[in-house]
Order: sequence, then structure tokens, then C-alpha cells
Amino acid sequence: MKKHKTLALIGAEVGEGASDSGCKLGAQALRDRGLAAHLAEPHRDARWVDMVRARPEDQPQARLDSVEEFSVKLASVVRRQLQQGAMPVVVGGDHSCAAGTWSAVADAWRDKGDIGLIWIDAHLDAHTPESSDSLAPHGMPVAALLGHGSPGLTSLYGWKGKIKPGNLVIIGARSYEPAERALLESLGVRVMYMPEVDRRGFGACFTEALALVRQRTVAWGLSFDLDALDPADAPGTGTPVEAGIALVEALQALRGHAADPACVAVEVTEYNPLHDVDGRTAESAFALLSAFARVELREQALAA
Ligand SMILES: NC(=[NH2+])NCCC[C@H](N)C(=O)O
Ligand SMILES: [Mn+2]
Repeated sequence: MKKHKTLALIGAEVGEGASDSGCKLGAQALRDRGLAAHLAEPHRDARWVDMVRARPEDQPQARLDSVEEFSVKLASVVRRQLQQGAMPVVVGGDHSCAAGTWSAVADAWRDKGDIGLIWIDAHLDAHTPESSDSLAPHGMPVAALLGHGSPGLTSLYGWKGKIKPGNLVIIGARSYEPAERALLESLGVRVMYMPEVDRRGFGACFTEALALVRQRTVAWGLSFDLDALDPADAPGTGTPVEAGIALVEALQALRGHAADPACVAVEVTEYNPLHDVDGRTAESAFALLSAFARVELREQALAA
């Protein structure tokens, strides 16, 4: 059996995007807990390649500046790993890191075609600085990737619209402001809000999302905000929201999909060790990543 793409773990040490910046400690905490060893297997290497840190700032505008500066650094690390044929696994850090991660992926594939993105989250993260009351950059990466918001986040690599609205699917949303929903509706982004997930089951939603993001694209990836999970499975996040996705359902649906040759990167965000309870959220993050990336699970899933 062939060797699968190396998982290149990249720490996104950023908390300046969130009102509660404790998730800045998330990547190091997961690293110390042994995430790389947990993900390595006979047919797949996994190793930490870098820890990218944002400059500490307190005031809203300075925090946005810091996040923008951070995004450039993170993007260059992600892009280098893609060039080397590895699969970047970005470990947050607040969700503003997604602007850097997916800008790098989009730019790397720009000559060949568009990229698709599955975004699993309790929130829509579709604010612009004009629409956001909190001004927190982790509420903005979806809008930025679609080409709306502050130029420092929308225009990495000198172009914007990194993700086309039809190539993005959001699953699990249950806490958002009207302006975010209005922007996504005006663009035609498919959002599977939590009531739909409850009605159809996460598995059916994920399967549909996968088909959508693969349809008109040359590559796709997954951005998983841990606050999408039910707080019972992931208490350690800065902005938990009740009645989320059950971990067991997510594990079942995600299993093996990183072995799809078109799957090129994955990101897990918003782990805040300061709010964790008995390491429960860290274990959820481990389980999600290993279910998604585990090669044997892919083989089992195909055989089933
Ligand atoms: N990635 C996240 N946890 N985002 C939370 C955003 C919360 C809220 N909508 C805001 O913009 O402030
Ligand atoms: Mn988010």
C-alpha cells in the first residue's frame, strides 16, 4: 500500500481574533498532549512543521492589524507545505486563522481551478468590520474568503474571492447576526443550519456538502470550529453555543475523507484549554482529526 501525504501540523497561535484570547494556547496544548503521535500511522507520517504566533494586541483595530499580519505569515507556511506535497493540518487558535489557511490553498491551486470548502461551525463568521458589533476578527473569515471585508484579510496574494459562494457549505450554524445571514443569502451560499442537521442527521448533511464542494472544484478542504460540537463534547471553546453536533455523529461522517486525493488541507480551531473540562475538548479534537485523516478508516469506509 502506498504512503499517503504527510500531515504537516501547523500551530496557529492566534487569539487576537477572539474576545476571549485563551485559544492562543490551544495549538501548543494539543501539541504537548501528543497530537502528532496520535495521527501518525504506518501509511501516513504526521509531524509538527511550525508554530506561527500573532503579535499580542488589546485594542480592536490593533487586533485586526495583528490578525492580518499573522494571516500573511500563516499563509506562507501553509503554501510551502502544499508545494512540498504535504497536507497542512492547521491547529488553532481562533478561527480568524482560516483567512490565511484557505487563501494559501486557493492561491496554490489558482492556475488549475477553484477550491471547495466545508465549514463546520456554530457561527457563520461572515461579518465585515462594518457589520460586526464585537469587531472580533474570528467572526469575519468566511466573508473575507468570499471577498468581503478588510483588504488585509480579503486580498492576500493580491486577489480576492478565494472561495466562490457555490463552492462553500456551512454546517451546524445556530448563533449569528442578521447581517451575516443576509450577506450569505445574497451570495447564495448553502448553509445547513442546526435545525436541518437535527432533522436530517449530520451524516446526510456532510455527504451532501461533500458532493457540493467537489462538484466544480479541483481541490477541497475542511475547516472545523470545535464550537460546532455540542458543549457536552467540547466545553473548551471561547464562544460555546448549546445544542450542537454530537461528536459521535461527526466522527462517523468524517471518517477517512482526508484520503480523497482531492482533499488538500484541514483545520481545527477555537480550542481554548483554559475552559476545557478534564481534557474533553482536546480529546474531541484528537478524535475528529484522526477520524478524518486515518487511512485505514478510509479503506474500511470504502469496503462498507
Ligand atoms: N469563530 C468564532 N467562534 N466566531 C464567533 C463569532 C461570534 C459573533 N458572531 C461575533 O462576530 O462576534
Ligand atoms: Mn468559527
